[in-house]
Amino acid sequence: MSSTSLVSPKVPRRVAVVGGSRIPFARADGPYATCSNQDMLTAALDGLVERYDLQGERAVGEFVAGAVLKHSRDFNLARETVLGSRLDARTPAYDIQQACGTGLQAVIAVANKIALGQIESGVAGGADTASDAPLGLNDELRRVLLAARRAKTFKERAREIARIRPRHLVPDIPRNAEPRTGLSMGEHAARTAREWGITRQEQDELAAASHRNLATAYDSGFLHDLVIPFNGLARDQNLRPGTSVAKLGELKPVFGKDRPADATMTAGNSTPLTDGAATVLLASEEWTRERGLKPLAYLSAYETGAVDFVTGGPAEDGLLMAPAHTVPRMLERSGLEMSDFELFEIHEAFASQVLATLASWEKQGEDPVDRDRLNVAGSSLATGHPFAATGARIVATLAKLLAEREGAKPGARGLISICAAGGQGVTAILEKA
Ligand SMILES: CC(=O)SCCNC(=O)CCNC(=O)[C@H](O)C(C)(C)COP(=O)(O)OP(=O)(O)OC[C@H]1O[C@@H](n2cnc3c(N)ncnc32)[C@H](O)[C@@H]1OP(=O)(O)O
Repeated sequence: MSSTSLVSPKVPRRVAVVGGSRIPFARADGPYATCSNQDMLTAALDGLVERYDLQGERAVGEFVAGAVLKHSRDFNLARETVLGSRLDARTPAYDIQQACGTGLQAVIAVANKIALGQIESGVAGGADTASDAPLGLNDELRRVLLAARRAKTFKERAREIARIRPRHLVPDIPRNAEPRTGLSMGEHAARTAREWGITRQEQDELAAASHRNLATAYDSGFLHDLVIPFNGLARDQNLRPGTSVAKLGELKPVFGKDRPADATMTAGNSTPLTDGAATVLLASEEWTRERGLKPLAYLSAYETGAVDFVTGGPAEDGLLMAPAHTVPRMLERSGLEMSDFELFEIHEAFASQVLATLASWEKQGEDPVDRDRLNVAGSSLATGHPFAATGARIVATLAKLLAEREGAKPGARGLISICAAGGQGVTAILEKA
């Protein structure tokens, strides 16, 4: 029987990022088309168990994870994943969901408990599959079936069932769209791109850099202990080492086509629909010392925020622009400026959203972000973006980048900025151990 201590330290403890494990990300309807969220998350988690020897009684205090697109069988995906993994079956686990911020929010949930002395170590993660999407029953059919279930007599039940019509067989397919506006993420981003005057050239340059940096990260061996082969893939399937601004420039716009003259967003400068999973191990310093492990970085601040993209707010604060305000607030609270950071990790939902966020920070008086320090091992445009997995991928990548960065002293900082559906942002700061 496991228990959680209620005795908290007077001062929050430092939370170490020990390492990460993820599977290569696959394009939707590709090699992971028949894999469930649980299959992928279990593989990523087992990679961590193997690498950090996490078998045995309560080696890990808690596992927190989530998925944006979940089947009803995954009502507690994290716990089911623990039970199917090599982690001790007595490890408690629960799900959280904050759209594309899920993975980082899972990290924050684990970190808070470690900081307060409630657990010594924990794993955070996330998985998403765009291929194995949970198809729902048509709403009208669901109402008929529920009424039939409530019926007291056979006659009543037969009457309800007789109301079923062929149109009821059309399934409810999850859409990559905002419930409040009905617009896709891409259409929202296209509006923001126009507000900020983001050009096609800038977007394609950012996308090309993401592929170039990810290719280098694989070729140099940087990712060898972060990415474990799965289902025939050893590298992210979306990676195109040979892509270039010229090739990207040939692609046709896919979003914002209502105004063809300034439609700038293509399949190349947008993230693809992706399947994948990622996990990251967090712990107290005492725990890492006892196990002979070396922290890569410490998690020193985190913040969440949201914009009102539905009823108010300036037009330039579009759906994916919450980090434009969340990051400055986190910096102010931490007494830091952009120039205090060695590296920057901005989730690339769309190249245009990254560029609009950078422009907004500058407009608010922040120093420009040095592009040579941005997403230096590639980001979502190249890796792909299985929604809930992205936060854990970024935390593990940035921690390792800081740990191995030549010339960076202990305490060198990395900034994480993730935009999420629903007009939300989740951000964090890591410091080299
Ligand atoms: C908070 C958030 O994160 S919000 C973000 C959430 N995520 C999303 O909204 C996902 C958005 N993405 C999508 O909806 C889809 O991936 C789309 C609409 C952008 C593209 O879908 P598709 O048209 O199926 O893309 P597809 O992979 O077929 O690419 C189209 C073409 O571009 C080409 N292409 C794509 N990327 C590149 C590249 N980097 N370099 C060169 N060519 C490329 C493909 O080869 C393909 O060419 P072809 O038609 O000759 O085969």
